Amino acid sequence: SHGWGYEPTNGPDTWAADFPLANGPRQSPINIIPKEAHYDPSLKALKIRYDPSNTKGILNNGHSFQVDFVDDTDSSTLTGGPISGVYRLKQFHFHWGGSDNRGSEHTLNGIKFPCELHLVHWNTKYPSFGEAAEKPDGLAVVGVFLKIGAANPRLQKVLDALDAIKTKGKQTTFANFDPKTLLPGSLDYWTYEGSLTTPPLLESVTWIVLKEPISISPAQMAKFRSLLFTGDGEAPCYMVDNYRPPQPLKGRLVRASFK
Ligand SMILES: CN[C@@H]1CN(c2cccc(OC)c2)S(=O)(=O)c2sc(S(N)(=O)=O)cc21
Ligand SMILES: [Zn+2]
Repeated sequence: SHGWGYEPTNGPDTWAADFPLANGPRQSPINIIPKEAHYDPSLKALKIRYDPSNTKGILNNGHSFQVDFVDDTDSSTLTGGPISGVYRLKQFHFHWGGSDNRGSEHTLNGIKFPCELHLVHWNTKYPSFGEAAEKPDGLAVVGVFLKIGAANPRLQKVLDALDAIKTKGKQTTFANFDPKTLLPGSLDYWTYEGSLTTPPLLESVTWIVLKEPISISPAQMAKFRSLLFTGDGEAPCYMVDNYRPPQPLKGRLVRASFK
């Protein structure tokens, strides 16, 4: 089991050995305690503009699955909110549990959701994603909680593509998807300075976690859980519990865009 993952032998508690940032001052995710968040009236509204024609493909990367976007122009961007400048959408992916009582990375008053969506953006003041990922203001990730409820029709196109990317390394064409359809009605958010929640755990992420969850049905959750961490020809291991638990706040402020 070489390489980092989410099993006992290579999971979050082992990452510090190869990625010392794991014990850094601004690690993610965190437990969000709404009563301890500070309402900041100077926070702007999020401005999210995505162009579905930028959708490039869908990939099982062995840790999650991600939908990648063409990011060579400012056609799918995040602006406003706690960030300054223009951040381009690179990809979105999810984290989920082996059962409905766990799976999210951020928690609310210690409560885990069954799933969490991450939309990854990079600051165009830097020449590339890779460069931005190394800078303290390089990335902005919008996090959306998913809670068990009615089937979410907005997820169906993504779910229908999963049969083609069951194993690690598989990718398939995926076009004309508007990730804006995955967002809840309210764009109220909490924000704090954090990191990637996977190795290399770079402390370059402005986190923007939406207050309102979106729904996912048990059958749709089962579809996520049918993916494999493992590649073709390897002993199959279901892709579940691909989440890092909350990390120490270490004095950081969590701000709220709403009262
Ligand atoms: C495997 N890690 C994901 C893929 N990426 C990645 C790949 C290579 C290098 C790299 O950093 C230089 C990042 S990524 O930046 O798109 C992100 S963001 C993110 S999360 N959970 O914090 O939102 C997980 C991943
Ligand atoms: Zn993530």
